[in-house]
Amino acid sequence: METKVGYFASIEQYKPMDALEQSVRAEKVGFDSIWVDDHFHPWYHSDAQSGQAWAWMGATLQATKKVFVSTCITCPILRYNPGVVAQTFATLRQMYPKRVGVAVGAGEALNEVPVTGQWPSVPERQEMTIEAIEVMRKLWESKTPVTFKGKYYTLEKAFMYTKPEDEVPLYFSGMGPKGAKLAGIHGDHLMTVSADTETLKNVTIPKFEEGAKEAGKDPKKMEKAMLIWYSVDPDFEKAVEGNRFWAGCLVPAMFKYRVSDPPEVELHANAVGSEMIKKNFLCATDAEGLIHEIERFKNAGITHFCLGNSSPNVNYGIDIFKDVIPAVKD
Ligand SMILES: C[C@H](OP(=O)(O)OC[C@@H](O)[C@@H](O)[C@@H](O)CN1c2cc(O)ccc2Cc2c1[nH]c(=O)[nH]c2=O)C(=O)N[C@@H](CCC(=O)N[C@@H](CCC(=O)O)C(=O)O)C(=O)O
Ligand SMILES: CCCCCC(=O)CC
Repeated sequence: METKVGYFASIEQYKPMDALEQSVRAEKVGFDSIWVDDHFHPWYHSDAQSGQAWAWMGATLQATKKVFVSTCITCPILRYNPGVVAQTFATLRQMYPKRVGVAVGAGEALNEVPVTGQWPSVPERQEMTIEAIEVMRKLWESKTPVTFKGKYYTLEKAFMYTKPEDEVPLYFSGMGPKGAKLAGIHGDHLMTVSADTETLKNVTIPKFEEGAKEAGKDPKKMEKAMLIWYSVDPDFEKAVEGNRFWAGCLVPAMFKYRVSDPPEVELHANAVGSEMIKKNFLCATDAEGLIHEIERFKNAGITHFCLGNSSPNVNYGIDIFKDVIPAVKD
């Protein structure tokens, strides 16, 4: 499968219009895709943003010419109703044929707790995600009104009038082994996030492939996409610190407990050692360094990179990919 290089334009790290301008620049440099975080609260507090992803996607699809655009990722189970998620992405894909995707996953307390007060266990949220996908696909596929009574969601003679020519490709996020297997069973493609290469090679991707095979799909035809942050600067330590905004994601407690307060996440993020940042994110001083880092993850089985730019000089962090993209494409 060909390697794809995508740009993750964060609207919690940057103002929405700045992220849009980065995306226009990234398309000109040759990135294959644009990915956007779908958040209510951000992963950091100081100087953070939290734009609404779907509103941003509409503007970015219009401002770019041909690049594929998807969320990375949308949680379709609590603050969003899955029927409305299905409608949003069907509308965007009808307006911009072949250019729109959606990635889904079981959510984060940061986004669901502040506006719903709810935070079910991981297994329950995974079960809800699977049922949400069932609802979305019924609405996308059905030629007649749908009535459905599930454990979590109900459809009552619901019909989607605005449909794209073909179905919206659905990336399913799996971070743990069970999540990865569910991604293989229920997703069109895998989405995962910064992990060490051993875990990707020995757990995440095999579990995803196992799930896909069980569901009668050919995993070779399915993308293995991963969100990973990078920071490039001639001063290596400056590059490492550039990734600090996302260090809260490296603290497992952020996923296990009901943490929804960005100042609290920031405290944890600031306590993460620079060695952890170097190990889990891409830190480089030049194009060669980035190529080396991307190759490491290609060898672990990643086929589609969603690269979050945390470089101190953001435009330099985009333009350097003129040299990186041709080198990492097969
Ligand atoms: C927590 C793990 O669950 P999993 O289903 O594998 O992954 C969850 C993630 O997909 C979501 O949190 C996702 O919403 C996060 N996310 C995101 C993910 C991604 O891959 C790329 C980009 C993004 C950006 C983004 C996200 N979310 C948003 O809302 N918005 C965004 O923009 C996990 O570890 N699962 C394990 C099982 C864990 C478990 O059940 N633990 C139990 C205890 C188990 C025991 O005692 O043995 C517990 O914690 O209670 C697994 O194997 O699946
Ligand atoms: C371990 C990181 C999970 C995803 C974090 C996130 O929401 C990034 C936008």
